[in-house]
Formats: sequence, structure tokens, C-alpha cells
Amino acid sequence: MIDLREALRVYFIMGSTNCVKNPADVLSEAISGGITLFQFREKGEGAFTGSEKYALAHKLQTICREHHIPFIVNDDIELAVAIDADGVHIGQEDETVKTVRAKIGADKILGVSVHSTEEALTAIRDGANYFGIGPVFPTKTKADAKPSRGTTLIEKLRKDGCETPIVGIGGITIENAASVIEAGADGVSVITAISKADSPLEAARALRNSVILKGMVE
Ligand SMILES: Cc1ncsc1CCOP(=O)(O)O
Ligand SMILES: C=C1C=NC(C)=NC1=N
Repeated sequence: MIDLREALRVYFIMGSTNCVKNPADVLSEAISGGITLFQFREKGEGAFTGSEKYALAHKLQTICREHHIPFIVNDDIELAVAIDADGVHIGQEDETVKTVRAKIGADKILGVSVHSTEEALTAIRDGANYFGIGPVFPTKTKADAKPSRGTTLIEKLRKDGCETPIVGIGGITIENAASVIEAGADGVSVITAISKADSPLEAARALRNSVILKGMVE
């Protein structure tokens, strides 16, 4: 298993509907800019389905493999298993953590979105490897996102002694990313900040510089 705390540092998420340019080009640029992990999230209005979704997933997975970047699939467990993704990310409304862990096996990465201490405890008990916590700041990307809550829950979990790797999500930009790390998250995950940038490469690089602690190995 990779060192998840490091892998979560600059966590890029996207699907075809988030991109202005060709998704493969956006991902390649983001990797060149220094993202540390990628999540394929093909969801919402106009998203691919079926064989087109599989084809795009495989194409983006190939790019990640070439650069040794972990490839995570959002929600679609069947797809993740079919293409041997490095892991999956699920929300509270998807299958249970227990069921998903059984389907993907012990050595895959399993991320879970949590919105409370109770959800976090259950996720850990059932085999989650990291938490996605948000929306931290207001976001327009996820239509049904809960109200943004800042870094309150991240700080609370850390104060209560939670050691589980955490990534913040929701409205994170180059300007506010450092505050999410300072609150105790191991990394930041973004869609818009990179996928809609004129230069996804420059955006990824700037985001990385804002969250990589000075002195850490580049
Ligand atoms: C998938 C998801 N979950 C909570 S907010 C969000 C969307 C984050 O997108 P952006 O980085 O563009 O705000
Ligand atoms: C909803 C989400 C929350 N957190 C992460 C990391 N990914 C997601 N898709």
C-alpha cells in the first residue's frame, strides 16, 4: 500500500463534464504540474455511461499508470473492479463501506465521504483508508452538496485524536488550500481549480506549492 498521507496531498478529481479541454490533456497537464493522486468522477449532466465511460476511464488510467499516479474511481465499484483501479471513493448514499471493501479486496484504497464523527467512526470500523470531508468552502460543482462547513469537522476529528488520513474538498483554491492543511487535513482535493484552469499544469503546480510543507522531499 502506498503512503496514503503523501498521496492525498494534491488530489485531483475530474470527469469529462468538468473539463473545457480534452480530459486526457487536462490530466496529463495536472500530472506534469505535480498532482499526487487522481479520481475519475464521471457524474452529472452529460456524463458518459457504459462503454464510453469505460473507454475514458481506461484512457485516463493508462496516463496515471505511466506516471505512477494512483487512479481512484468515484462510486462505480463495478468499473473499478473491471479495470483494476487502485481504489474507489464512495459517499454515504452508496453501498456500505463493508460491502465495498468485500468487493474490492483488502489491498485497494477505499475512501469515504464523511460529514460527522459518527459517520467517520463507522467508516473506520468497516475498513475505510481515508476520509473525504467537505464541502469546506462553497462549491457549484456538486449540485447536491451539503452546506459548506469550513474546516470544523477536520479540526474536531484531529482534536479527538483521529489519526485517519483526511482530504478536504469543496471550493478549494490555491488561495485557501493551505488553511485546510493547517486545520489538520493531509491533503486537498479539487475539481474546478485545476480542471477549469487556462493552464491545468500551472494550476496544479501552484496548488502543490501551497500545500507542500517547506523542506518536504519534492
Ligand atoms: C465532489 C464534491 N464533494 C463535496 S464538494 C465536491 C465538489 C468539489 O468541486 P470543486 O473543487 O470544483 O469545488
Ligand atoms: C464527494 C467526494 C468527497 N471527497 C472525495 C475525495 N471525493 C469525492 N468524490
